[in-house]
Amino acid sequence: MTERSGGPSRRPSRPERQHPPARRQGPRRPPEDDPARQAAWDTLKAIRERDAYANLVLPKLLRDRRINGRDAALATELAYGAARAKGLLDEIIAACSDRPLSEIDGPFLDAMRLGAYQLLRTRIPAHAAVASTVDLVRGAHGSGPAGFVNAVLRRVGEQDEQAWVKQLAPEDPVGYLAFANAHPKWIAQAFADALGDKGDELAAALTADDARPLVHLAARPGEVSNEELAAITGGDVAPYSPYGVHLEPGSGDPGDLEPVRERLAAVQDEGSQLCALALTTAPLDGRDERWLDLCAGPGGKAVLLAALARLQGATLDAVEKAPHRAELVRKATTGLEITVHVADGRDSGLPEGSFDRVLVDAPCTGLGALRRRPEARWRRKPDDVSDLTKLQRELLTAALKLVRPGGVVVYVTCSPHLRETIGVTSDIVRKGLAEAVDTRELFPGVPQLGDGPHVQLWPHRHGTDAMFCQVLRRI
Ligand SMILES: C[S@@+](CC[C@H](N)C(=O)[O-])C[C@H]1O[C@@H](n2cnc3c(N)ncnc32)[C@H](O)[C@@H]1O
Repeated sequence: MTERSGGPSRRPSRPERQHPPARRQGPRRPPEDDPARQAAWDTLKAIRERDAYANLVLPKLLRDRRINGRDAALATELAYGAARAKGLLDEIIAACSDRPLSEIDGPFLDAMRLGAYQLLRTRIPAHAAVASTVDLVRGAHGSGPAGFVNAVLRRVGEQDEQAWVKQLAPEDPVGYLAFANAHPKWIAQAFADALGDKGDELAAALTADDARPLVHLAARPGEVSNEELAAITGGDVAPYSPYGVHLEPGSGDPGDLEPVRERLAAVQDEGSQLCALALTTAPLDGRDERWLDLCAGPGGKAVLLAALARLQGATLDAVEKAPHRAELVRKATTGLEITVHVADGRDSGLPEGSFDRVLVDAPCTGLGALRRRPEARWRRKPDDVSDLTKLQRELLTAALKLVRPGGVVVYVTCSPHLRETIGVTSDIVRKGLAEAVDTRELFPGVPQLGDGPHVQLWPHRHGTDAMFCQVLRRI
């Protein structure tokens, strides 16, 4: 996002240089003055300083400070929105500041992001967006830094987002769409490669990926139907998964919903549900008794699989390398039959050829679930892909040894990056270790699945995360 089609002459004139003082000045205002913005500001700080996850930090902060209702909704909108749009906001702030971003103290930069987000991406009146943000800074750090933040935000507010995009975005199509939809260019390029498009469809994919998603729930099979779950939660029956329910995102934690607390349902993207179901519905000749989830933590798919295994008279084993994540699998599957092994899936010690169905829900970049993790797109780096594809190949190879001849292995990633998806599965097929099954047939009623044999889901086509799924049969 550093490429620009124009030079410094396209920048607006800069605000007066204002030096924040080394020490705090002026009266400190307690956060109760503006609890929503204070919570959003503190969340941005936690993301920047300790690599925190917004969707873990903010709900706790709201709970601890007893922020609810409209304040909680505003805090969520501002914290998640500013985290998601960080790269775009930073480019605009850089164009409005007399100092490089690297020389702006973190808290002031966070405040500018918060203010710029309100100015450019909300209906909050400009004067309120600026004044409320400046007040936060003045309360915590004194009037010098407040003046600096004020000057930059006034400059940001001189034009709307579209005008900034027009002024600052690179001219190449992928770079432009990445900038306009607040994505790093390498991620937009990965989407373009997977879609085979860098025009309207890429624009739709990035726009959908930049929007706040619906909450998806999965009803636990055998316990409650998705119609009943929708009636209890006030949600809608999901279009594709027979266990899915969609809910409007509220300000609260969906983990607090009664059916979730009572383990009748779990929060799970509908695409994830469909991929787990594909493991259970893939056609199989002969024995169908032993199922394995080879990368099981934190247990989302394991819950669905264990509940279906119980209904279909099969057993489920789960392997997870990280002990704390294996513990999460145990907790998530409370009340269901499952054997959890803490082991490396590449060398699990489980008997070769002993399973009939194996799921490899591989560790991946997560580029397909960015809309659910506000800060993730700016944290992931292109170099992550190479390390992960090596591990993905090794796990898939191990899975094909653990499954019996004729048995099925389902390879899943929550990333559409071609190196993590087709790059891994086609290599295995080429080596003659397995044959590809037409996976589209296992996603009944789901439109726009392309030429197969794999399935690639997309937020803009299916309303799901961009999950990849390929069913393989061991030769
Ligand atoms: C994409 S997540 C799986 C999500 C899970 N199936 C669910 O639906 O909740 C991948 C998991 O693989 C685990 N993992 C990473 N390397 C592994 C390995 N070598 N063997 C087994 N598990 C591994 C990670 O700790 C992580 O929990």
